[in-house]
Amino acid sequence: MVVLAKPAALEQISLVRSPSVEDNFGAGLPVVDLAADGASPFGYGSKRIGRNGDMGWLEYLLLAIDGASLSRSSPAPSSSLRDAANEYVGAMRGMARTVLEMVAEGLGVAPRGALADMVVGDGAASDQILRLNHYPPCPPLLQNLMPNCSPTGFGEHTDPQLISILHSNSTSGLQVALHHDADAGDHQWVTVPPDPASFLVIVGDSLQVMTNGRMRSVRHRVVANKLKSRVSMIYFGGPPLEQRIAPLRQLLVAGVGDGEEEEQSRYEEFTWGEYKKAAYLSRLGDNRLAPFHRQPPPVANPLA
Ligand SMILES: O=C(O)CCC(=O)C(=O)O
Ligand SMILES: [Fe+2]
Repeated sequence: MVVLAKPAALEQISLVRSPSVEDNFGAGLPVVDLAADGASPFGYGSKRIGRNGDMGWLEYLLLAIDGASLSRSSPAPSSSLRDAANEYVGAMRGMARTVLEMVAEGLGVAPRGALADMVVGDGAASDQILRLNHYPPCPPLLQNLMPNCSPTGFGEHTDPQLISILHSNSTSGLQVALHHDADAGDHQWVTVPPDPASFLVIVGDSLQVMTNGRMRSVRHRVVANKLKSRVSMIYFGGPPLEQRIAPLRQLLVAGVGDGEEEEQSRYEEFTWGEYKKAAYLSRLGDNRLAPFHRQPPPVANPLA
């Protein structure tokens, strides 16, 4: 996870300047019917996260992006929010390109656009989402009185895409797990200081695989604030559904001399579409990459 200072140009963007999107929640939007099989996940949702019983103390708008702007079929509460979201999406696409190009460059992968083009390439039918979350305060006194008012704003999880870019108001709540060992379950949670002057870049599961584990997707969660509302906006950058998710070839062969073995992939191959489908069927906190981890090769028996 990396924190980026807000580039001056972004200060003019209306959603960034006044993230008081609370007013827009709920009004006039179709409510996501998570119970219906095959129903669109886009629209307004409250408390239920995903289809498999996860609950959080929040309401949200999940908006589909098609190319460089909100998908025409994606509901938006008002035309002004649609315009503001489109402006925001344009800025996030630019930031996603910059960050993914820097990642490729830092790893010695050419061309620089190898990762960025999957998400924001011209004409790429990539899978992008904009999510606006609103966490009302949850005072301890109410915790047992109001249904679902609980310290869990958004349960722990990793983001499945390549990259997520998060912006929030000045209310704390986001925490990340340090030294995460999914199997041991021994997380040490650290609060991310809220800073409306920054963007937070979160590495997703797909980027972990594409870098063969050099970058790790970070487990994170939101704890509801006792006194203040938290508003966050997250741009999720995923590749086209048919994109093969596997370590970049150049990383596996980098530095391998004649006769030397190249680095092995740590993961079974899958497409983004397959991973997304598996993610929809899982619980929020599941280690979704676990089924795709390759077993380490058996150690040769010296006595054989
Ligand atoms: O609202 C936040 O601060 C984080 C939410 C989150 O992790 C997500 O929507 O994937
Ligand atoms: Fe997340």
